[in-house]
Amino acid sequence: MEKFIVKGEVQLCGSVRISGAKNATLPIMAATLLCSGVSVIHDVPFLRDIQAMQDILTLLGAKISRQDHTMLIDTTNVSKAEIPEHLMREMRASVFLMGPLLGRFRKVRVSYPGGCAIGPRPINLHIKALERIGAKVDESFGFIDAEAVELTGGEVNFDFPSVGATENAMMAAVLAKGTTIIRNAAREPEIADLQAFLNKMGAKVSGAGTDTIRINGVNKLVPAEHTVMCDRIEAGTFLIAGVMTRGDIVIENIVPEYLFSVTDKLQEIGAQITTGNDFIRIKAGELRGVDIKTLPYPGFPTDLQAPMLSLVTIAKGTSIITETIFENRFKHVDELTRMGAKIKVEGRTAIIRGVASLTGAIVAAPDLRAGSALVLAALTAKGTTEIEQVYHIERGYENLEQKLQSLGAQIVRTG
Ligand SMILES: CC(=O)N[C@H]1[C@@H](OP(=O)(O)OP(=O)(O)OC[C@H]2O[C@@H](n3ccc(=O)[nH]c3=O)[C@H](O)[C@@H]2O)O[C@H](CO)[C@@H](O)[C@@H]1O
Ligand SMILES: C=C(OP(=O)(O)O)C(=O)O
Repeated sequence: MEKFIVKGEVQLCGSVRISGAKNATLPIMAATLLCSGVSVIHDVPFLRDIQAMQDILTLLGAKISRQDHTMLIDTTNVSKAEIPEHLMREMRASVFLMGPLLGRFRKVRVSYPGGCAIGPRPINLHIKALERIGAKVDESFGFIDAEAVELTGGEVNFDFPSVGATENAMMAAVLAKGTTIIRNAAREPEIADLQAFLNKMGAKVSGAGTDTIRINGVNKLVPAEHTVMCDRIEAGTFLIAGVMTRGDIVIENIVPEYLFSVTDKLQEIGAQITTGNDFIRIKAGELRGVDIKTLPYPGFPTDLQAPMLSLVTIAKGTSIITETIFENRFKHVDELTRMGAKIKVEGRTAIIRGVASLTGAIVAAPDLRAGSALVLAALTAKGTTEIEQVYHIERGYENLEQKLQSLGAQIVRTG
């Protein structure tokens, strides 16, 4: 099995281009199913999750080709609306296919999605949304069947602003008759990117980025061309790496506004930050502990909780990190403890007592972001760290080791 070998005590310097966002590309790929024809998507990252979505669309009958980071998806021959269990299990985003398949074929059969094992990940809000726009949903024997003679606009009020359920509801509603209003919608930038793509297809969606989204159903959609937004989670990971190694790095191809909650905390920790239209430069010296609570956007993102926790293990004083989005997202703690970190977990809160330095060890990436947190810890640790199970990291970081190498990291892949 492949692993990373990382020699620590480096200082990252230089600039790195941020890739297109996994979490924007996946729903946009799903949305191409809403019509027949060839959609063109630019800046699609090379990631395991993207490949998994590509495999599902291909099985449904789509023809997909790639020219570097541009993906062409021809949905002309898509005729199936049923996804086998083994492909559903590959990732969480497989659930996004329910909305568009229901929209186009008025019926869909799936099983429960997989994704990072970060606590229970129910899909009740997705189902509620589909029901509110007229679908009859049946859950039995591990399958979910949704169908509708006609989809009709409706009121969807979420108890929690779920990212995936908001996206699914938008995709199901664009071809429904009448108007759908989604209240307490998630406000993540990826939702605005999906809205932009849907509108290029001829949909009438407004309000994405706020907590109320309005969708006026249309009869027909057409294929579209779109460049996906930058990956704010990859960007945040590099910023944290820059601070953690007391380096001086510039991340390019980024909208600084998407990262306010992160750069704000990094400044509190002791980083100096300069921003331009599409770049952020970060430098750091002495690091101080901070308290962080993960929240839906525009709050601090849960996907950067693990890298940030890694950072505060070497910040002076005590830090408290509270994870409010997922129930079991502290799997990196045991591995960081092997590297000398001092962390106590009480329920959804981690209390971290900063140490002067971490030490290299053999560790394993328990999931995607916990994996990147270990890579960051390894960059600063004394000695060499071996990180096993790197396939988790490949789900969400394009060419991580090459990008880090270009900033001066000593990281190689073996096995
Ligand atoms: C592919 C993708 O875009 N993944 C992102 C998406 O995941 P995902 O869309 O799965 O995340 P959600 O926003 O739906 O989940 C947030 C919370 O809502 C709960 N919930 C969700 C749906 C539901 O039907 N019922 C329910 O109770 C979840 O268990 C969780 O506690 O947003 C998360 C929160 O920013 C990110 O960590 C993931 O990287
Ligand atoms: C949790 C994540 O992804 P997913 O929702 O696809 O499991 C993530 O990107 O950190």
